[in-house]
Amino acid sequence: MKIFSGEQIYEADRFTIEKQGITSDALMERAAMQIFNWLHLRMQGAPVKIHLFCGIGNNGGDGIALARHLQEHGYHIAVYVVNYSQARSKDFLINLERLKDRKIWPEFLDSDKHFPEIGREDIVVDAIFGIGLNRPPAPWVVNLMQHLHRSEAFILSVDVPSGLYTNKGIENPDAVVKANFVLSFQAPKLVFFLPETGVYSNQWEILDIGLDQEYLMQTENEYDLIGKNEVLPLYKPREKFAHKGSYGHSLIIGGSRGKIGAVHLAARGCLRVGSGLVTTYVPKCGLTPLQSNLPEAMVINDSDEYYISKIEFDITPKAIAIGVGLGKEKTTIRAFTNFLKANDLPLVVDADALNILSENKTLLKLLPKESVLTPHPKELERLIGTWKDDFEKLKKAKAFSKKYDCVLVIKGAHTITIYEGRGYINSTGNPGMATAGSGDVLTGIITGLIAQGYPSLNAAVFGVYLHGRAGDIAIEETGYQALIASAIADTVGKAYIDLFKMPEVTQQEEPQDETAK
Ligand SMILES: NC(=O)C1=CN([C@@H]2O[C@H](COP(=O)(O)OP(=O)(O)OC[C@H]3O[C@@H](n4cnc5c(N)ncnc54)[C@H](O)[C@@H]3O)[C@@H](O)[C@H]2O)[C@@H](O)CC1
Ligand SMILES: Nc1ncnc2c1ncn2[C@@H]1O[C@H](COP(=O)(O)OP(=O)(O)O)[C@@H](O)[C@H]1O
Ligand SMILES: [K+]
Repeated sequence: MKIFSGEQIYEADRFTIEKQGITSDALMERAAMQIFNWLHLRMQGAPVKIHLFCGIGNNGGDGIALARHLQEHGYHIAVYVVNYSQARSKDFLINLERLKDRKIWPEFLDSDKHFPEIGREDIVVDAIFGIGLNRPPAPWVVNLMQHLHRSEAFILSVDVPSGLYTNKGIENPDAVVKANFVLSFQAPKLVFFLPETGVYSNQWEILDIGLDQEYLMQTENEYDLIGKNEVLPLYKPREKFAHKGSYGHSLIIGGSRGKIGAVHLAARGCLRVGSGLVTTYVPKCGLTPLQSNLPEAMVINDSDEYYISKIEFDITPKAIAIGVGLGKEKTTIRAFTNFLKANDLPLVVDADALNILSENKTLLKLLPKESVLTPHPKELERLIGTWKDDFEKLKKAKAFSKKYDCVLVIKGAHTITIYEGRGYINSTGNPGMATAGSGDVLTGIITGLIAQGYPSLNAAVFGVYLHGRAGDIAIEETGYQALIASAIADTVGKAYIDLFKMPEVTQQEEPQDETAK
């Protein structure tokens, strides 16, 4: 699914109005109607008080129009205009008049003197600021936001949580509404997926307000949200007359004393994702545990007992992973450097191999084209330096990926894969995956996909999706806390099967004939 910038949404707005020959307030009416339908379906006329806090722009206009529909359907509402500016939008004013025509008089708030009382069981509609926020809200508006939070009422934000910018980070964490739910128009917003801003949109849903499809399809976007529909076209089916040689040989180089498990987990993910053959390259101490616990994987031993000291092998793998459990012994750094100088096979670089690269940046130039790097946030910081907010992080990550022609997989709750100036935001995964070794499994999965012939960008995007989906399916049995990395690897099969499952059709309940009893 495409993610658009704020400017692109405004442009889509203009384009739609012109092409469909409608007025801008008709578009606002659609938006308000969609929110109303969403709420009405869930509330079914429940006698819960709904407080609507409306700004003076179009986001506020949506709120004011929603208030009218709620009132028409008998809901118990209170409407407030958060009067932070005299520059009111045209459609806000149109809807304010429509409200007054129905004898609804909003309360105008312009300082922190008379904030209304809000009960815990009430609902708050936050239509204060939308995507038009362009400067910090006034202090009394920040106080109002805090007042909303203190009420502990359920907060439903219209389009975006008020106080979030669409193109930069947060200046004051108190100046953003923490929404329980966000109903966003037409397309998800980038801020929902970034760690600093995503926490303000606990859950979200997209409402289709009928913006012009031609515009949406033709407009080049920088970020995509990756779900099942996006990965299905990447999937390569298994051929009937294939043999294990058809699906590639993966080599996983890593491990050190006490960290052989990382190699095991990567190899396990690699096998489960379908790599025809998997060989591990580990120090001598890794031989017995690997051969006993993962008989499907082969082992090549380094000459050193505890650390990788020389990387030499006489196989020709299709893809190589390096770094899991590797450590940073001097001898290992030397071996890694020499390996990079000699190697031109596709690479997936993780963990300590990334740290060695960060400490010896000249080595980055030795990476083969389209290598996949899979840093978690700390490893990323060591690679690209610090950032002032997530937007700057993405900018720096794109520049880095361009400079070294590498696919950068920024791991997190919503892992973002960066390549050629574009970002692919993953939609699967859960907090249970914040567990030791789950990144090692991902490294193995991506490597196994490259070995099977997936181009490295596709392997990264698809691998991240499958890894997260495996985690989502696995927690159905383990719950968040008990999920361990090997279970993620072992559930990759179910994640594949799930790709081809149709969405369940919800059954309509048969109307009961009360007289038949
Ligand atoms: N295509 C769409 O997505 C549609 C968008 N609509 C709504 O329109 C919203 C955008 O509306 P607007 O562009 O009017 O902007 P907002 O309603 O987000 O903001 C109101 C205005 O206040 C001013 N402002 C910004 N920051 C301020 C601050 N800190 N203090 C005081 N004033 C400030 C700006 O001039 C801004 O235009 C969307 O978020 C959405 O809710 C809908 O009405 C219909 C269609
Ligand atoms: N809250 C979360 N939601 C979804 N996925 C998560 C979450 N936390 C971590 N993950 C995923 O788990 C993996 C953790 O990787 P990493 O930090 O390298 O762990 P390790 O080094 O223990 O293997 C990443 O793929 C990341 O995206
Ligand atoms: K809002």
